[in-house]
Amino acid sequence: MRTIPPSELLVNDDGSVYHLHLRPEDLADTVILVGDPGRVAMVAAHFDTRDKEVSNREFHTITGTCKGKRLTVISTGIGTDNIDIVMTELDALANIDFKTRHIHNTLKRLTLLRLGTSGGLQPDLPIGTLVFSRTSIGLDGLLNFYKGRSEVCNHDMERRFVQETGWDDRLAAPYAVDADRELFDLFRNDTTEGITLSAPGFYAPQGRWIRLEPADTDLFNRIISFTYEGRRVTNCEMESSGIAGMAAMMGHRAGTICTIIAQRTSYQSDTDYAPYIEHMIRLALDRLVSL
Ligand SMILES: O=P(O)(O)O[C@H]1O[C@H](CO)[C@@H](O)[C@H]1O
Ligand SMILES: O=c1cc[nH]c(=O)[nH]1
Repeated sequence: MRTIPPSELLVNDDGSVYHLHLRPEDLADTVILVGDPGRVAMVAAHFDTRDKEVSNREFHTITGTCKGKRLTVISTGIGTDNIDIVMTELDALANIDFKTRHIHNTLKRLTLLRLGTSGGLQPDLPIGTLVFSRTSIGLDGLLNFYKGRSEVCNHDMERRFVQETGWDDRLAAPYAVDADRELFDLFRNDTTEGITLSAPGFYAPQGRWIRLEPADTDLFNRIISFTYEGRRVTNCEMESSGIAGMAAMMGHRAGTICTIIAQRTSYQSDTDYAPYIEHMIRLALDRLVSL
């Protein structure tokens, strides 16, 4: 049996995992992931009890109960580099014995739902729309570092995306991965289903031009025109592909719902979006407590 060395899985002196500062008993089986540390309190405001609250760097966590269901809400910060850390450490908390450093014989399956913000890429998706990322296309390359990547990705969709967008081979190879089907079904009547791009940046990687011009100013027009089996690219954010992909490889169920807060085709945005987020949180909690 493989013993995972201390240099690979770092455990703090208090028995907590390196970045998240959580011990195995601090984690619920159902986890809400948010990018913004400030959003953790918005979710936890709906909890009836709280048994753990901890912060380290951008990772702020509260575990408690909501209508009798034990839940954890955690902030990931921005980007799939953080998702690599959060997903690996959440899985370690669930599935590794920190004393023996062995993987448990019976693996736990976590339920992971990201509640985020995103930019809308189609004119009929106004600010405030809730999009469920039925498929995410990662432009960040994270999954390509993992051996299990091929088993969880849609290669046909990846090939078509690369071909039809004229993808520059100096960029990371895009990976296409589905959210968990059961979670998609749980939210399909209350959200717009989408293909979501996860970009490795907010500006040029999402086609924005402030002072530095993107290398290919037409790329996002070609992305917006891309369709796969009648489905189109709906929105752009920075984490859903890593969450869906790592969860699929690890045997967890995961999905992402994002509120659109910037409309890229009409050039509008709303930075005062808390009421939309509150609506998304209430919807998510209502469905998750019934699981
Ligand atoms: O609002 P969050 O959940 O952070 O999500 C989106 O907002 C951030 C960029 O502003 C990125 O993390 C992006 O994915
Ligand atoms: O356009 C947007 C809005 C929020 N988050 C993103 O990543 N992109």
